[in-house]
Amino acid sequence: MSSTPRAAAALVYRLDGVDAHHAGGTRALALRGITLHVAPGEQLALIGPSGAGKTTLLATLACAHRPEAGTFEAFGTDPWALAERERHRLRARLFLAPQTPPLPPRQRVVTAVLAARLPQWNLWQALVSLVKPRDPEAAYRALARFNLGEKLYARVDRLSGGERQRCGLARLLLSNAQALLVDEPLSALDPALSQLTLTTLQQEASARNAALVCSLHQVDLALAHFNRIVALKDGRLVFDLPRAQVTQAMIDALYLNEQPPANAPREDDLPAKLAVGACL
Ligand SMILES: Nc1ncnc2c1ncn2[C@@H]1O[C@H](COP(=O)(O)OP(=O)(O)OP(=O)(O)O)[C@@H](O)[C@H]1O
Repeated sequence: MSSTPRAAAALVYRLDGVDAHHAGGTRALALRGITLHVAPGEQLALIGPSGAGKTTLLATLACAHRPEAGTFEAFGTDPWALAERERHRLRARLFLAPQTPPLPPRQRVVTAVLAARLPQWNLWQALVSLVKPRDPEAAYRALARFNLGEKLYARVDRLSGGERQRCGLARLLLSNAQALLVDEPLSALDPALSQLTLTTLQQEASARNAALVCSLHQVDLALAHFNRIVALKDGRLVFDLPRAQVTQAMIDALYLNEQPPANAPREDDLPAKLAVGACL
């Protein structure tokens, strides 16, 4: 049940039978036989239980590590056949927004967001921007789209988890990337911000005709926002279908065995000391 084959030259990604390890480098494969074709402007949600391989797939798409087997092409090229310098150039066309963005804690938000422009600047411009941000208005506009404009000059280590996450996504808006790879962008957000965040990401991807691949634990939001749903489990692609063809039975099967067992203690059965998180 793989995606419909599309003309190779037009694809942002072509994966055929890709095996890959997790970036952490264990010997076990985290992805097995993944076939996935993504065209410019396509928006797809990656769903699947914890440990399914969603993060590994996003890292593979970001060319963060080399697949073990299969065919992998980004923008019609095998990145791993390129010289390091060319691969670096190719990576500037991709943007990976990890679940926890690696933002320097003592930096101001404006500087952290503008860092997305580094690939577009020469060394001198980059150094000057560290002292005097080059285009704070652009950083403000990007933050404002995630309802975070007032944090422009806050320090990164004073942001809440959800604010840090949106700060990382504001960087994405300042990149020139044609492939937007977003890992669980809603994990620290309330429902209203979750809607705003998904809508903003999708509007941005549409505006630049970029591919958007977004992993989500919120299946209801994935189905509400995305036309194409790609499901992973145990490192394998379970289905890759238009939303209209995804049934509740498929979702239930995907998350089968992910529910607590029927005989698991109920919360009100637990001793009080466990309920307050005390160590035994
Ligand atoms: N740091 C790590 N080093 C080695 N293996 C890891 C590491 N983190 C996760 N793995 C393993 O790699 C496999 C895929 O994990 P991955 O993080 O890609 O899944 P995921 O679907 O993104 O999970 P989650 O929804 O919990 O974030 C799992 O078997 C997991 O145990």
